[in-house]
Amino acid sequence: MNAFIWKLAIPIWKEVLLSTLLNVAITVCYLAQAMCLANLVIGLFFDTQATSNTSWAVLFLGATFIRIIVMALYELSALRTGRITKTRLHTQLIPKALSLHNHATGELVSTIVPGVNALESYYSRYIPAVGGALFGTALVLGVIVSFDWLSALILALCGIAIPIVDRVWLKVCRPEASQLIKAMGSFASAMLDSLQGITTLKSLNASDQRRSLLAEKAAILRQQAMIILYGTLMRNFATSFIGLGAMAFVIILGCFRFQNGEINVGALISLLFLVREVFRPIDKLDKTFHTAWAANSAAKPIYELLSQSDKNQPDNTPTKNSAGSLSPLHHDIVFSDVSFTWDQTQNGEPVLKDLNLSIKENEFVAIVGPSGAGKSTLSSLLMRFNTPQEGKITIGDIDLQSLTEPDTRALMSCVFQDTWLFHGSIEDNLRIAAPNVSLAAIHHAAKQANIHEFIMILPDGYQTQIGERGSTLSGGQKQRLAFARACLKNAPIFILDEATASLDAENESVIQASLKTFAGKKTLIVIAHRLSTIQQADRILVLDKGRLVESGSHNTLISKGGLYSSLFQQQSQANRDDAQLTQRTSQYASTNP
Ligand SMILES: Nc1ncnc2c1ncn2[C@@H]1O[C@H](COP(=O)(O)OP(=O)(O)OP(=O)(O)O)[C@@H](O)[C@H]1O
Repeated sequence: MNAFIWKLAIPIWKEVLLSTLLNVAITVCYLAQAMCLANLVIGLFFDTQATSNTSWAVLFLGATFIRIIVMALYELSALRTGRITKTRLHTQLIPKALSLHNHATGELVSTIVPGVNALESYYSRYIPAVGGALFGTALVLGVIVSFDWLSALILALCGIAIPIVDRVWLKVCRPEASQLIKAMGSFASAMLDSLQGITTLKSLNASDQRRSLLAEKAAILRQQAMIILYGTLMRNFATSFIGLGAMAFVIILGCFRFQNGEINVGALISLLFLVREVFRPIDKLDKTFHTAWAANSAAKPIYELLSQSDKNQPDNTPTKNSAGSLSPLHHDIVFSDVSFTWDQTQNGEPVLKDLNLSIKENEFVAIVGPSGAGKSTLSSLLMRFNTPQEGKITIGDIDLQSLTEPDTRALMSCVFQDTWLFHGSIEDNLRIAAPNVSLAAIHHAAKQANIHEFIMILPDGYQTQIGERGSTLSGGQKQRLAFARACLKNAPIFILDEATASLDAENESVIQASLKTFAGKKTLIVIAHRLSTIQQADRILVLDKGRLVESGSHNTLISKGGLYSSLFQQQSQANRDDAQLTQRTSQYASTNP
């Protein structure tokens, strides 16, 4: 058992202990039944006192009745232990998983779902079975010792041999089981990735290529599964051989010893009835054994998942005021000497380097720069999806590390280029941002995003189901819904990261007009490639290779003739080329009808 399994068991020790005691009690009932039957048979054949036989028969029935009740109580207790375990683990794991941004979804799902199930069975079934096997078997052996020490000794040795076989099996198979879980995760992740990207695969004619990759991963999974299956079969064979062999041997030996007068008929009959009870708890342990290795194998990735998110995420303990929640008095944003490196990328090169910048409350700031300059990384640090390794970010003079993640995000409304819409109605998707707002507020936000009229002509209006990931909507419609959702959140800081990239000119100008209504009321941070869209910003911050290289209004930066100016010239030239091309195409179309 590894340390992580113990650590997780601490809060549920009472439930596990109760299940274990009830499991031992079941063995005690079986033992009582066997002893009553043995005495009844001895009485029937060798004792003439009918009253004593009736007493054994009544005791047998009583033990049976109690066993039925204890078994039901054990089931209830095991189910309760399992439910509590599952709830606790899900409560810890799901928020952690939701806070991760660099993990393959399939891998997360395949770590959490079977991992939690394995741990649930471990605490609710395996540990009680271990207790039952240790104490229950010892009890039965203790009774057998009282009339036949030799049989008890042989049975004890064989009983000990079974867990030894299990240990050996675990030692051999545990690394293989970890490989199996890894192979499952890798296959599930590739499968989910392929299903989610099926349109892209088809459009690139890359389905065959992907199929080969999936087949390769499935083959590795099959190979790992077969290794485990083979190992498990060998183990089952060895344990059955020891258990059944020991019972047969002790009974045959007992018969011969009775024949030779070494034991009496009472001992032989008792042995016949009790020998099975030695192995019953061990059999039960055997049946739950697979959960032991599954839990042992699952504990490591779950532990890594928990500790990885702890490592990447900031300490969530805020310094709270007397009201219990920390809230900045103003919303000036300051980056001081911020450096950030993404794991395993850029060969350890920081994406942001000693970045210093400040954004005043209610200022409209645009962040521009060449691709890969670190613009989106900057917004991800502000949103606390990631934490800078050096330097600090403050809002209203409060270090973001002192705020809880929900408190930080309550300050911001964000629209990203990639919009995620959930399966459900349009209204459901909008209400995610603000569950309790009125319908009028929802309509107002949709109007700000220029999507209200489109929604109203749909047959079910705001109740229209939009399919998985908004599959029934166009890219621009999804983007406008995302904008409406962000408006609805009504946070003091509004971040748009390439949010208007998939909008046509008309929709973009409506969104620009909406943004203008925020002027002086909200802090606006707009990350954009299309420089024509951010010219009205109060200030443009130009990033290059993770550093702030220029800052100023559009006109100031153009007259400066630096990086912004050359980016702007390049885009203006590209726009002119596009316009000429469009003009020539329409001329050609009109002369060649
Ligand atoms: N989640 C991530 N994991 C690892 N590396 C990342 C991640 N996101 C970005 N990077 C890397 O960080 C660098 C900066 O990326 P970022 O997205 O911040 O740039 P950007 O200026 O927004 O670029 P673009 O204008 O093309 O969107 C890039 O080299 C990119 O490869």
